[in-house]
Amino acid sequence: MDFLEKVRRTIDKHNMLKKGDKVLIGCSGGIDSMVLLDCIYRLKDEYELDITVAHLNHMLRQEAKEDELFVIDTCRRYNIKCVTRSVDVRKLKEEQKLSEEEAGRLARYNFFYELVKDLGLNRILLGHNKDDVVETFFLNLFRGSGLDGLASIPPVRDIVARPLIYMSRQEIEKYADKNGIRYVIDKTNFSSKYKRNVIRNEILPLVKAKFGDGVIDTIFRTINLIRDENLQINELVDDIFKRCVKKEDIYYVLDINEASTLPHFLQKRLVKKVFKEFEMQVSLDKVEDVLNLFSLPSGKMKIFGDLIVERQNDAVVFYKKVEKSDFCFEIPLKEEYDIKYRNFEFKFKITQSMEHENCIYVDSEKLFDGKIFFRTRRDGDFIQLKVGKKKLKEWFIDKKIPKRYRSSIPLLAKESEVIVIFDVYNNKVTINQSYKVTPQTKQFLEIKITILEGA
Ligand SMILES: Nc1ncnc2c1ncn2[C@@H]1O[C@H](COP(=O)(O)OP(=O)(O)OP(=O)(O)O)[C@@H](O)[C@H]1O
Repeated sequence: MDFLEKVRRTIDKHNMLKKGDKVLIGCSGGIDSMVLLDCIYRLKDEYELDITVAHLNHMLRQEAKEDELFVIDTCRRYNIKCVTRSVDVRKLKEEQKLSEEEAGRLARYNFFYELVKDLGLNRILLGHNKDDVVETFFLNLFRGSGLDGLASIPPVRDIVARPLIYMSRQEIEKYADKNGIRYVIDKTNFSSKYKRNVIRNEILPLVKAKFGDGVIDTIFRTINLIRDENLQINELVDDIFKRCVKKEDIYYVLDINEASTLPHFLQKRLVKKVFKEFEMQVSLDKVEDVLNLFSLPSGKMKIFGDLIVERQNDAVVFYKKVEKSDFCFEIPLKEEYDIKYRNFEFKFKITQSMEHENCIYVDSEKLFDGKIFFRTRRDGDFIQLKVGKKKLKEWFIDKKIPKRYRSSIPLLAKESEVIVIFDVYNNKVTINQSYKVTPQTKQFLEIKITILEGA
C-alpha cells in the first residue's frame, strides 16, 4: 500500500478529518512535519480542507530563524497560509520551572490553541510517527509511570490528530526522498543531552540489533493494547467519578461509602482524577496518603501549593485555599453602603418604610448604639432566636451546614451578637429575634441582595 493511502486510512480509521475541516498543521520544518504538510496538501481537495500552517520559533538554537524562514518559504510554494511566533522558551522554562522540552511543548500547544480560537479552526495536525510513540513509551517507562504514560502518544486527543502515527521514521524518509520533500535537520536530535535522543540513537538501535527490526512493531502493538485498555479504564473512572464525586462551590466532595467498595486501583484513579480537576498531577505516594484518609476518622493534609485534602464525616473533601475567607467591614449606617462578596452584592440603606418586596428589613433602632459589622464568624458569636439565645456554632450544627462552609457565611453583627445570618449555603436568611420588624418599628435597615451574573 502506498504511503498516502496508508495516511488516508489512518485519517479515516480515527475520524481525524471530515469534509470542510479548517486545519492547523504544526510544522517545525523537520522531516515529519514537512511530509505531513505534503500529504495533507495532496488530500486537501478530497477533504475540502482549509489549511493553516503554524510554526513556533523556540529561540533556542542558532538556526531557529532559518527554520522559521524555511517554513514560511515552503508554505509560500504550496500557497498555504502560515503563521509564526517566537517565544523565549528558555525564559519560560525558568519561570515555570519546567524542563526545556516541557516548556517548548507548553509554548507550542498554547500557540496552537490560541490560533484555533482566533482563526476559527477545528483541527490541529501534528507529525508524530510510530518511532516517536515507541520512544515516548520508553521515556515514560524509565521515568516511572502508570498506564497513562505507557499508553504513550494517542492518534487523537481532543482536537489534536496525528495522521503519521502508524508510519515509521524509515517510511517517512523514503517518502521524503521519493517526492523531493525539503526539510531542515535538527542537530539537537543527535545530542545525548536529551534523554529522548539516548533512547532514539543508542537504546533502540541496540534493541533492534538484538531482537530484530520487527521488535519496534511488536512494542508498538503492545503500546496500542495498553492504550485501548487504559482508555476503557478511564471511561469507567469517568462514570465512577460522576457517581462518587460532587462539586460544591470550590470543593470536590468524594463519597467514601461509594468509593470504598471499589478495587484499590480504581480508587487510585479516582483520586488522581480529582487532582486533575485542579490541574495537578500528583505522585503515587500522595495518592496513597489520600486513600489512607478513607480509613481514618479525621485528618487533613496539604498536598502542595494551597491544595488541601480533608476527611470530613463520610467524605474526603478536596479544596484550594484561595484567599482567607475571613473578612470584616464596618457598615456606616449614615450612608448607603454596597459590598460585593463572592457572587453576591449586598446593599445596605436606612429607610423609613419597607418599600421593596425583595429586600430584607431589620428594625434599625438598636443598631445605632454600637458599631455594626458585615463579617464572617468569630468565637463566641451568638444569635437571639424565638426559642432563646443560641451559640452560632450550635446553629450551624442544627442547620447541617458543613464545617467547610461555616467560615464563609456572611453575617451582620454587633459585637458578638449576630443580627442577620446570610446562609448562602441554603439560600436562606435568619434574623435575630430582637431585631425583627414589628408594627412599632419606625426606621429600618434595608438589605438588598443581588446575585451577580456570571460571577
Ligand atoms: N517549532 C514547532 N512549530 C510548530 N510545530 C511543531 C514545532 N515543533 C514540533 N512541532 C509539531 O509537533 C510534532 C512533534 O514534535 P517533535 O518535537 O516530537 O517532533 P520533531 O522531531 O520536531 O518533528 P519534525 O520531524 O516534524 O521536526 C511535529 O511533527 C510538528 O508537527
